[in-house]
Amino acid sequence: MKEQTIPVTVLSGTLGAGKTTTLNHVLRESDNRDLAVLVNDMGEVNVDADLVAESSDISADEEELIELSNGCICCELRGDLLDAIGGLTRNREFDAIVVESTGVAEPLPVAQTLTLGFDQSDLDPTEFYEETGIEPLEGCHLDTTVTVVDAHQFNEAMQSDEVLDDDGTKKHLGDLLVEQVEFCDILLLNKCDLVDEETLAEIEETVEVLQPRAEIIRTTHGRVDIDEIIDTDRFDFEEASRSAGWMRELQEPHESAEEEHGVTSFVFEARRPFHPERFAELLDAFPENVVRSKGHFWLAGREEMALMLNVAGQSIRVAPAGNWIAALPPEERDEQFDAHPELEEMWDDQWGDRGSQLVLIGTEMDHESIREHLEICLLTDEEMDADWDAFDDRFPTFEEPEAGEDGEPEDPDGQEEIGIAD
Ligand SMILES: Nc1nc2c(ncn2[C@@H]2O[C@H](COP(=O)(O)OP(=O)(O)OP(=O)(O)O)[C@@H](O)[C@H]2O)c(=O)[nH]1
Repeated sequence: MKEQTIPVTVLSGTLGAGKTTTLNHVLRESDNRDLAVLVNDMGEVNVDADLVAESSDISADEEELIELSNGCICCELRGDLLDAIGGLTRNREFDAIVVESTGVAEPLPVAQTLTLGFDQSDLDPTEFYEETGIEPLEGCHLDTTVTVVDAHQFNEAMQSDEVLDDDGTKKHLGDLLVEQVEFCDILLLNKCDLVDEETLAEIEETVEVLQPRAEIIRTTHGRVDIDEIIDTDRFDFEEASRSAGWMRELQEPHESAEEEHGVTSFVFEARRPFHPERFAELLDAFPENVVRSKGHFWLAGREEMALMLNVAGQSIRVAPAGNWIAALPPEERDEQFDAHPELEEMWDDQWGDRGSQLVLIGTEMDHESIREHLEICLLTDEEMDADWDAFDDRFPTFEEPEAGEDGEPEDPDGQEEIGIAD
């Protein structure tokens, strides 16, 4: 039963946020607990594991410290993660296990690996285990996901277009930070010593918009009460997957009125396309109090592919979001209809499923004014009859998926998002 197995805490956070510092603090404070740690490092030499070994009495010789080097546990080392944790728990009982991810790791796939074993493979889990020889995770359970945020770098990182390389996969620092914030049970707002109270309050406001479910704890040098992050029984995969503010809004759409700190949200929907020039202009000067926006949209002239808008703070990015079902060959379209009966209801005789659905979350937002701004970007009746390909379109172009693909490029580089507001 879940309660009787060993609780696993996963620490995520961008490079230098303070994960190792937090881990060392936990080890120092855990005299009465028998902990095992697993440290993942992208490089060949696991610097973080060395730091942990140096500053605590935990050691690899005692099989308490496992190093996973040369890759990332959110992608190519997923199997190794299961294997390593399985190995840890096979021979010894621990009170808890703490996993320190690399700074480029996305917490969602790590959590998936730990909860479902393995699920993003074409193989079903049974086949996967048979073929790889990896044992399903037994004897422990994912208990708490913690994201360590560097308060000093937060605003800069949110706006950053810096591209990080996760073993071939390109990730924008800003996107990664948002993903780490959006998927966690506990958020440690670290390096509070370097930031004034006003800035801290602002960051907290933003973080609460991105992730209303997590508990935010201010820390300096990772000094947190360890009961807050070890054996808390907080993790719930379903809840964590739905906990991002924008996702909650999409699943339970409501025009939220005033909430805490003036945070409100709404969904904008439209069944005619955006004018590429007007919409690009709006994104260039997007209302500052929209803290988060995410969703797909229809751009006039792009009748094959839906685009994805991803706004987080000052960062605005556009990425491909797959083919419109209406653009698929008839047999595939039929398959989609069989799989998604709800399509029938929203299907337009002329345009099929094409349309836009954007979640907007922000502080002190004037919903009516933002709605109007978005509506002005939609094609007018006259423009609906014009030649859409003649419109000035400076949105990035993305390679169209082969017929029969769903638009999710297999090569992650193909998903590289490009800011249009540069
Ligand atoms: N001023 C200040 N410095 C801190 C704090 N927490 C950590 N640091 C310093 O920030 C630097 C990075 O901390 P780490 O704990 O190594 O960060 P990390 O997240 O493990 O970094 P990577 O493993 O490289 O991803 C170190 O020099 C720490 O001493 C803090 O609260 N305040």
